[in-house]
Amino acid sequence: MAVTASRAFTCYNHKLFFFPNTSINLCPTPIKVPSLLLNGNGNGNGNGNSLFYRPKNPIPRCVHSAPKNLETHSQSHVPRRRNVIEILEERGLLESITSDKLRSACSDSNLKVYCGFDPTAESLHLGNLLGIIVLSWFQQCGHKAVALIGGATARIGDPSGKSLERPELDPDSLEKNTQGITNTITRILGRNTKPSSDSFVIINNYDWWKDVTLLDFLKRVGRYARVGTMMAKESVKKRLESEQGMSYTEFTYQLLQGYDFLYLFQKEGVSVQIGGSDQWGNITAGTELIRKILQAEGAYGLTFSLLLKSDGTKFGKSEDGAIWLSSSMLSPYKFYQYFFSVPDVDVVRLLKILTFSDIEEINELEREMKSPGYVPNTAQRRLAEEVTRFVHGQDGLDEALKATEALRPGAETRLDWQTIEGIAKDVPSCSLAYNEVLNLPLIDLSVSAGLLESKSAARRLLKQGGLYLNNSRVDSEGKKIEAQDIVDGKILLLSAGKKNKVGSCNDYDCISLFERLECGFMAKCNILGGCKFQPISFAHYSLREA
Ligand SMILES: Nc1ncnc2c1ncn2[C@@H]1O[C@H](COP(=O)(O)OP(=O)(O)OP(=O)(O)O)[C@@H](O)[C@H]1O
Ligand SMILES: N[C@@H](Cc1ccc(O)cc1)C(=O)O
Repeated sequence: MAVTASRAFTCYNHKLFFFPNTSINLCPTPIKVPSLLLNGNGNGNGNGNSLFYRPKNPIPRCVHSAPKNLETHSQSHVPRRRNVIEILEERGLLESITSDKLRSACSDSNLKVYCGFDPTAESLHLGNLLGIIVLSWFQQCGHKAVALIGGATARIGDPSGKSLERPELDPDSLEKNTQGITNTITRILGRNTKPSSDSFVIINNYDWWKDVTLLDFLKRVGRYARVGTMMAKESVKKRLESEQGMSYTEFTYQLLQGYDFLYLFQKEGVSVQIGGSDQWGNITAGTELIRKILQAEGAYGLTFSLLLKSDGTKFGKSEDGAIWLSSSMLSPYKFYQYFFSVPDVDVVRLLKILTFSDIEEINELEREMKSPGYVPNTAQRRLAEEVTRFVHGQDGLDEALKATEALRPGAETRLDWQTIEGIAKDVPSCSLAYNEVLNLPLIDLSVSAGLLESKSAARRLLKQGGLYLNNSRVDSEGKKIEAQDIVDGKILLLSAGKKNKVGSCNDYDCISLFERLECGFMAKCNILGGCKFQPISFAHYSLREA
């Protein structure tokens, strides 16, 4: 058979891509892509052997409002599903696609789309949330979402965007991380999916890699991979320029991810892979292998821009102060506070990227922000509520709102032990012997607990009306701690608020909690600093022994 291998070029978002000319049929008989069967019994292929599973107890759908912009109405008033690519573009969630044909593929059929996450930490983080959100948009437009846990690839370590080789992970950590990430994805995507629906699955690439031998790999994959093409990938070029260079193991990473795509395309009918822009090289490694090995068309890649911090570095897990999605690593309260504190210049962009709110509503909010009657932080509140609800559910949002109110200097809410206990790990807290606290002048306590640097600073703040005990402003310099100040006989809350600056980061910057401990030893104190999209940093210091 004669094959003409001419190529067409297309330019998208300032990137030049190639894709094979559609008129060329490289394959004598069209490759039939088997469909991903997800039937009622939860077995992907009906014989109980599928790689795919559905959570046994799907999490109930949350009250998160259904996006209004999913359906458009034609003149005959028959609702038409919106193309997911248009939605992603409109919201700033699309950086590149491998071919423009993905647009028509998305409107013509129900696709299966996957995003991979290497289990290199116990929890996913804010950067990873973008992949979940894009998967979710695909789901909402009628496609199927596949979340891949890189149980095999995490053993190798993706060099993309990394200046150093990642440390090797031991099997126990991998197992723990896989469990943590699976729980988070199940929780978030499950909540967003109808209980009866099978529109998302979670798989682990270790399931197919564990049995592949080196000889198999070299024969089945290596033979088709051109070293020149591999070397030209950004992730490789950068590392080769670095002092440390790159190991052969890391160099093969792109082929592992490439083969994953081929495997899923061939065995499960997954035709789209999505990822952050750092994944472009790995994703195209997959589309290239599919074209070469299977001689098939119809596999697409899509990337979105990386979410960056104000210092230009990406939100990631390796960097300090990650915004974790797991509530055991970052409480819903702190998660909420983070979004509540984003600056005005970022809030609209983040509403578009991180929420499913109607785009018109967001544009309206943007207009309101510029008008005189705008109540400061309305947009931030909306952002914080929507993202917290998406990630932690309505319960998590309620917990965050309760804690926010309880910790607001000047708040009228009566403090109770349970609420404070719920947030104790989120604000600087320490334990002191009951007798040490009772009758101690408030000024002295503010210093010995590390709330303020010196007694004079404490006096100054008090005079300015910024020193609070259990959310009530203290005016008297001679104030001593009395028994009734210790809430439920267990705890008290000290805050250095800046003149009731409601909702500012200072609300949680300077709060100390004191817990009575019979033995009277001092615990560690965490001071939370940083906001406004700066990395959150934790300064630890120990208090003296009682
Ligand atoms: N800041 C970010 N913005 C957008 N997407 C991101 C961001 N960080 C990671 N991702 C995406 O999340 C997916 C999984 O990334 P993965 O967890 O393996 O690496 P990582 O979090 O970048 O790790 P590390 O922080 O160790 O570099 C990829 O598609 C990646 O592009
Ligand atoms: N390489 C991706 C994770 C991944 C792993 C395997 C895949 O098939 C896809 C994606 C990352 O580090 O972010």
